[in-house]
Amino acid sequence: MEKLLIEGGHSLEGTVTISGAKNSAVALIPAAILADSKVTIDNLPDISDVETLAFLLEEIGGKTELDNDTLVIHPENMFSMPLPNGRVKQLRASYYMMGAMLGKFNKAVIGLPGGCNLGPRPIDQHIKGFEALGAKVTNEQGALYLQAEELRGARIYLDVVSVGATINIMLAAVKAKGQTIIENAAKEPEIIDVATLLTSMGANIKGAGTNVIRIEGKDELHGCRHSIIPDRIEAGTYMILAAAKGQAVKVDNVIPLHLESLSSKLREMNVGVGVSDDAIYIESKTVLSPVDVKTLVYPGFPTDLQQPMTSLLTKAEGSSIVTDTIYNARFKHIDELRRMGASIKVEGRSALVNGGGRLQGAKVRASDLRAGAALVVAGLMAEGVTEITGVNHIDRGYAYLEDKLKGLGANIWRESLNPEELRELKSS
Ligand SMILES: CC(=O)N[C@H]1[C@@H](OP(=O)(O)OP(=O)(O)OC[C@H]2O[C@@H](n3ccc(=O)[nH]c3=O)[C@H](O)[C@@H]2O)O[C@H](CO)[C@@H](O)[C@@H]1O
Ligand SMILES: C=C(OP(=O)(O)O)C(=O)O
Repeated sequence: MEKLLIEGGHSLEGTVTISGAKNSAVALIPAAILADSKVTIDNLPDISDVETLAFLLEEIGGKTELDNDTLVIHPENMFSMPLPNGRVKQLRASYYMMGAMLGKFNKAVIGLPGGCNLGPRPIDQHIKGFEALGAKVTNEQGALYLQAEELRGARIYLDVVSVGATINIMLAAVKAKGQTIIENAAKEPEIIDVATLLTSMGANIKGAGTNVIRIEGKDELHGCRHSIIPDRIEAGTYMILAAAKGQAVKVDNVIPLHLESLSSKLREMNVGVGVSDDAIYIESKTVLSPVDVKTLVYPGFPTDLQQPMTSLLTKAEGSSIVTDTIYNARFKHIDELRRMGASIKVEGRSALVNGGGRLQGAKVRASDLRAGAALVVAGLMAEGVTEITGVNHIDRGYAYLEDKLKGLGANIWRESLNPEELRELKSS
């Protein structure tokens, strides 16, 4: 196991190139199961979630070839093998194996997913969708058993706007008989990306990116080639890092429209934000203004940027309120930020950040992916060295983190944990 070390205080300058979107990649890889011939996915991020999913496809008889940022998937010999536990627990998106395997084989046995621990993350809306399509779903010893004689299109109203349920129902429905309508669907850009891949495979999907998605089932889906959209959360994290410590930073290979909620918040804070077709330019200012932030479904402020944004707000001159309406317990980073000297109080779904103080380097632990990103932001701002454990969480979502940050002038490196640190981590 490793830890990340960051010597704070260095200014960031230059260009950082954003990788393909994690939350697209992790749905596109299972989606390839539905094809009857080779699927090639380009612009894949080099993150552990991608490796885990490629491993799961191999478990069910697929062949995968990963070459730099391109993954070739051969689904011809796949079969419906139970995937009870193990790797499926290492990530959230293993739940997409349910929709994809159900859609292809009419049956699947998959352990309940893992992913960031952000409080309860039920999948009742996924199950509601699978059942509406005709599947029988039972939960036995932590694994879901899904089985259908035949999947039939249905009208499904999501009680909660859910990215995962929207995509999972799309995956199960593209080969079902007849029409499926998903109402109150999520509208995140990654949903459009998945619909684009499925459409290239021959699926008939209308309305992805709006709150009503219509799918006409097709008997066969064929192979295709697809390039993943840029990761708006990785891009947003670098925008926040640049606002914290940047002089002039170009965040390259992005879709600026996907980042409007963050860009406008940063402008409110007095950060300079410029935009071109596929890049965002950040120019930080010495004095940042406090702002209130409320996370919402897309196109609102993304919950996945709430934690790094909270770190940035410790630098603003005054009080900011950060409210997470998607995950009300997504505040595990706050205790760690306090260790670094931040003054933050959590009340219910909100964190009150009293900004303006200086952060100090400390030994801290990333409890989840974006908590890790928040600690990297804080470490770059702090005086002295910050040591971050729980790096496995960060590796789920940030490709070439150290290289990208070093390229901007940060002093960041990795070390193995010593035996005492390993013991401490295991007992905590
Ligand atoms: C792999 C992936 O794409 N992960 C993203 C996805 O997670 P994920 O797909 O898990 O998130 P959802 O959009 O489903 O969750 C949104 C809210 O709905 C609730 N809910 C969800 C499903 C359900 O069946 N029942 C239910 O009550 C959740 O607890 C949460 O409060 O969207 C989240 C919200 O943008 C992001 O933080 C995650 O990065
Ligand atoms: C919560 C996240 O990921 P996951 O849903 O994969 O746990 C995230 O990307 O911030």
